[in-house]
Amino acid sequence: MSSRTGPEDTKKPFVDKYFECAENGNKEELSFLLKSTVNVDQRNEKGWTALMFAARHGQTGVIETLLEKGCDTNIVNKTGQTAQDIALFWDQNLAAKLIEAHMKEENPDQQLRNFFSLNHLDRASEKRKDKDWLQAKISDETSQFLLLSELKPFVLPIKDKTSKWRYRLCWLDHNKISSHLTSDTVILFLGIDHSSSQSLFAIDVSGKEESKFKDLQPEGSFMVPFPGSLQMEPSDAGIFAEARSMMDWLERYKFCATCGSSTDITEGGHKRVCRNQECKSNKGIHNTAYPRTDPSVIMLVISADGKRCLLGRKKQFPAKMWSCLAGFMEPGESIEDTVRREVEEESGVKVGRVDYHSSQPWPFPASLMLGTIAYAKTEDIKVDEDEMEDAQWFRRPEIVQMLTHQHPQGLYIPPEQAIAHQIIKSWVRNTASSNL
Ligand SMILES: NC(=O)C1=CN([C@@H]2O[C@H](COP(=O)(O)OP(=O)(O)OC[C@H]3O[C@@H](n4cnc5c(N)ncnc54)[C@H](O)[C@@H]3O)[C@@H](O)[C@H]2O)C=CC1
Ligand SMILES: [Mg+2]
Ligand SMILES: [Mg+2]
Ligand SMILES: [Mg+2]
Ligand SMILES: [Zn+2]
Repeated sequence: MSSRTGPEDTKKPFVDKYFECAENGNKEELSFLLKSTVNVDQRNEKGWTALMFAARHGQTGVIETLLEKGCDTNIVNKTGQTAQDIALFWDQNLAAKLIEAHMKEENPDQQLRNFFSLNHLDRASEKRKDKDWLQAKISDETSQFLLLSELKPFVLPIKDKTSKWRYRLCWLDHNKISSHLTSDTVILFLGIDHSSSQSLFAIDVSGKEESKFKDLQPEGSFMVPFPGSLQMEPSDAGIFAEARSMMDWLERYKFCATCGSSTDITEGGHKRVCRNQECKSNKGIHNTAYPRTDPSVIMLVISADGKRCLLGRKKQFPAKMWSCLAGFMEPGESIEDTVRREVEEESGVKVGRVDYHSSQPWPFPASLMLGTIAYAKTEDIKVDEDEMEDAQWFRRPEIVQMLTHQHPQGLYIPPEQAIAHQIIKSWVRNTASSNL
């Protein structure tokens, strides 16, 4: 009955057509479908995207169009292959080269760039000590300001229905915000955007009526950062991470950790100085005057036979979500030893070799996640019931189901914005041809 037809059903013929166009090289119709109905990274039941179909059939024109539309070249299908893997497998060398060139252009260092780690600003730390320069930039008409109220960033909605992101940061110029600046407003210098030659700042407007700021930008709103920031345009996520972690520190460390006196903000918000001239923190360099970061490890533990990986559920996780084990580093501890200690504490499994994967700032409030792959020496699991609800070994095919939201019991792993997802995806990719 037509009344039972949901939006997904009505979309299906368009999606089928979209994949057909990718396969046959029908660029015009594909572009039309992208404008009107389908999402560029739409997948079929096998996890294939249009880019994969185009790669399989060497449709270079379509590949160019999809790349221009911002398709994600990192997506893996249910057998763990990317579009580039598919192109190489089917000897579509021109297609593979095109995709590779695009990936290099997007990321010249060929390094995995996790969500919250994409920050293109030049932090220009040498300018922070130059009070005159900072003052001139604060009143410069080209400078741009991000408002934060109780650590919530002022954002604009993304209206493009085909975008998978929902928010972007709302930047306001000096004229708009000058009436909100008082002598005690916390102003943080974020850095310089060399593409526009603008200096970027964040200002704290906590305690002011949030609705007042609608006058500055009627479509703007203060976004609750978690999970909202995971839906933020990725190129804004790193700037948000810097702004939120820094504002959080500025707000929490008003008093000197050494003597308890009040502190003053200096260096564009990147240092707090104790007002007590006699304080030890004013003699020599003291880390209490500088912003804090809490390093944490996060690890995918692989079984000794290489066929399974260890995932856990913290008590606070949403039902059915499983993730990598993680834990805070302790002072004087190496990354490798933190991984070994946390895995043993949380699961009872003993770990040998530890390889670094990638890192991710996690601005809640100021963690730095150090992602690793760890190799188990033992198998028996004994869960730390204080922290964890459960920990289990999973075979690769089940992990692929969890990665692609096809698990029969609905189990899943964190979304692509989380480093846990990227580490798990790397393992799936790197074992794609090993028949596990
Ligand atoms: N467990 C996971 O799957 C994931 C964890 N994370 C993040 O990893 C970080 C560490 O993971 P957890 O498993 O929570 O650590 P954890 O395994 O070390 O246990 C958390 C406990 O460590 C203690 N702790 C020690 N240093 C701390 C500090 N600087 N800040 C807060 N608590 C501290 C507290 O008692 C806290 O309850 C957190 O920021 C978390 O948000 C991020 C993604 C996934
Ligand atoms: Mg933990
Ligand atoms: Mg722990
Ligand atoms: Mg711990
Ligand atoms: Zn002090």
